[in-house]
Amino acid sequence: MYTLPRSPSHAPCPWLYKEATTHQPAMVVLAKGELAQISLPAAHPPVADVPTVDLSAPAGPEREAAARALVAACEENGFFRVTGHGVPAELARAAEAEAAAFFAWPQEEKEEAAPAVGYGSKRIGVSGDLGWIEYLLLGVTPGGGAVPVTFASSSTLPCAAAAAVGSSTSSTPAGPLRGLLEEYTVAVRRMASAVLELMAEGLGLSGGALARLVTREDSDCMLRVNHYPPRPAAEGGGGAPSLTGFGEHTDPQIISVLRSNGTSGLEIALRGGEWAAVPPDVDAFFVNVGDTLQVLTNGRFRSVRHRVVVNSERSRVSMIFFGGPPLGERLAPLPELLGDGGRSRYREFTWAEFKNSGYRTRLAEDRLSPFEN
Ligand SMILES: O=C(O)CCC(=O)C(=O)O
Ligand SMILES: [Fe+2]
Repeated sequence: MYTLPRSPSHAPCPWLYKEATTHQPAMVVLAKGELAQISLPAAHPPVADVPTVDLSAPAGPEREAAARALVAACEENGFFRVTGHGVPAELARAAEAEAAAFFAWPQEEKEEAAPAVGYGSKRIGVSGDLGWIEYLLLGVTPGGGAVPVTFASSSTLPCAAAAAVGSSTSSTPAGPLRGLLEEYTVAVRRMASAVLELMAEGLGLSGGALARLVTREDSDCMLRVNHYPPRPAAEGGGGAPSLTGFGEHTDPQIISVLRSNGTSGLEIALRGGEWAAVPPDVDAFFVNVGDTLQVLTNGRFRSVRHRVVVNSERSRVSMIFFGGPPLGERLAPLPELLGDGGRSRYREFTWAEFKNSGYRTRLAEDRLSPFEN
């Protein structure tokens, strides 16, 4: 266990044990053409009506109702809010504050630290997707630790790189941020497992196989911390444009568990394709159904398309845990969920195969279609 720093903003800089000496505004450096590429027409999507699932509902009718609400939410939009989650608020806040302190480093120092911390900015994946974003990307090791995922070894979408899983943490100096993110990851992984247990109950699946997919020693999980700086002022006055923070996509894993500070920006695509804004909630977590869960449920659950639009004068910091299965895990619709006709909509594949297949795709592409029967 790691102790929380008394004052995160005055703790030594994470990993590298040095204090940032100069203070520049945190920024994402984009060329003019790149800025034009990520500009979005002003839009004000309606606010999403996000269902809430109380993970602490007591066994009996209340828990059964929570399981039903969870399944209904996964079928409808593939997205819900979790309360009663058991992750200590002070741990989440301290991890977030420590990450924000790192993002406030001068740009050159962050670039220098990039290989040690899994830092990247503006480029998401290897296929040219850009965003008004900087991030830390950490693979979760079998021992529960977190190791940086370098850009070159990460896949197009946030998947833990194979190289990160099981690799040693000894080459990267430890520090307060690293320790806090590890502790946070342990707590959120536990919650992801509890969500999957409740889901299995709602689906009438026996045993803990679904939850075990993300809790095994060799499960391919990861943590991503995203920072979206405030949108830049418009040149020459006038209204500032909205920018793409994280372009539209679905998450490839089983589930993603997201927490963010109080800044808006996350949008989900509803069943009919229209975008809806997710109101921020610092006390709750949001769960996305990922592509793999859509496959396991034979398309009954919907892998939710989502994006982040930057149109605020405030920074957004979000921390997302991605629960993925072991690399060699064979994935196919669960026999219990094949439905009346018994027809499987997807052919069997391994998680490693799926990741490799998605590696060079653009963020917005449908990565499941090559696996449809
Ligand atoms: O930063 C966010 O709020 C969401 C980002 C996201 O969808 C992702 O990292 O997969
Ligand atoms: Fe995502």
